[in-house]
Amino acid sequence: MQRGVTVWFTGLSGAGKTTVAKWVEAILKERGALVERLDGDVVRQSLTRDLGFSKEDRDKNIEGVTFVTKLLTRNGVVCLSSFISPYRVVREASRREIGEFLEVFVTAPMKTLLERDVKGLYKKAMAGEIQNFTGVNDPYELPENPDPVLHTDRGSVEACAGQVIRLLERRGYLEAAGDGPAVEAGIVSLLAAGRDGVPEAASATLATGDGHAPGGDGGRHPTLGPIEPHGGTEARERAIARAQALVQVELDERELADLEMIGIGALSPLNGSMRKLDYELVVESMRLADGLLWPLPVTLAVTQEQADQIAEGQVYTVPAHERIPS
Ligand SMILES: Nc1ncnc2c1ncn2[C@@H]1O[C@H](COP(=O)(O)OS(=O)(=O)O)[C@@H](OP(=O)(O)O)[C@H]1O
Ligand SMILES: Nc1ncnc2c1ncn2[C@@H]1O[C@H](COP(=O)(O)OP(=O)(O)O)[C@@H](O)[C@H]1O
Repeated sequence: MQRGVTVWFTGLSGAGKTTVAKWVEAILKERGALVERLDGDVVRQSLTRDLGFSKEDRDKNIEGVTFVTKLLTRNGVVCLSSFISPYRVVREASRREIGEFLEVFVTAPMKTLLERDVKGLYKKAMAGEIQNFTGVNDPYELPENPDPVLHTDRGSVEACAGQVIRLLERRGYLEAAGDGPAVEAGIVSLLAAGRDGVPEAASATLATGDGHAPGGDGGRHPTLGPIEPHGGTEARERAIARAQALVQVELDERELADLEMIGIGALSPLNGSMRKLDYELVVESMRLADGLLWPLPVTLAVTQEQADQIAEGQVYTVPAHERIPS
């Protein structure tokens, strides 16, 4: 069964909670995940229709929603909940109650919100026609450690939704699309290298790198021979056959080393070279899109001609003559 989780979108009215959640919902459905979306506007017309916007009523609203999302979450649903939920302590209580919980802070500057004013509520609140309007005459307490922050004035809806999808993948709630291209490429290239004559010692080192091989020389002795490949011989044959149909990309020494590191998990949670969003965030703020501290970009530099042949996320292989450094 799929692991359930609540993705809690919090932020001011018009920040983009509903818009991003809808995109995430569409992507998740396309990937076959069980998903449910709950939205303040909708829930307030049914489950909590008797509630207003005093602190007490908002707290009751979130309490009711938490009860429902907890049930969905524990039954394997990815629950996308979009509520202003302005009080930190109440959001923390929801996190504790639900357990599998990601807090996504959706934000844009007040200037942008006033320009958007999707429902005309800011205009009314500024004119004093609505009382207790969050961000104008009612408080919003900023999240202290949100999982990601979505700046909807800077990134497109697609990019913001992408940040959430990547987070779900990294936290293990969603299988990565395309089976993790570079990991596969890494395995394929290791296999290709082994088959086409990497010196035996190097080959044995790679093959015994899981620590299973005995011996006072740390399992490096060439006469031990390689162990069964991970996944069995058939998987190896299938991978080799598949590699023949893939686009080949010539890597330099540095990139080949990166590939090996990705393949063995040393650069986890990266499962491929960085995509544009992660690259830009690392250069700008030394963080991946999900907020993880990450000092250096890991990229695959290709010529324009090669780039034209490869789509983002596509699996590639390296030519058989490229060697894994021993
Ligand atoms: N006074 C006041 N303050 C804030 N919001 C107001 C208010 N009055 C009506 N609305 C509309 O109600 C939507 C927010 O409902 P929520 O259930 O998300 O609010 S809360 O979490 O209980 O604070 C919110 O929807 P979104 O714009 O989607 O956030 C508003 O459209
Ligand atoms: N990157 C973005 N992400 C989300 N919404 C955006 C973005 N850029 C512009 N918008 C616009 O901002 C508005 C957000 O409204 P909505 O999703 O209803 O906000 P909320 O649910 O937080 O009240 C929409 O009109 C949407 O088209």
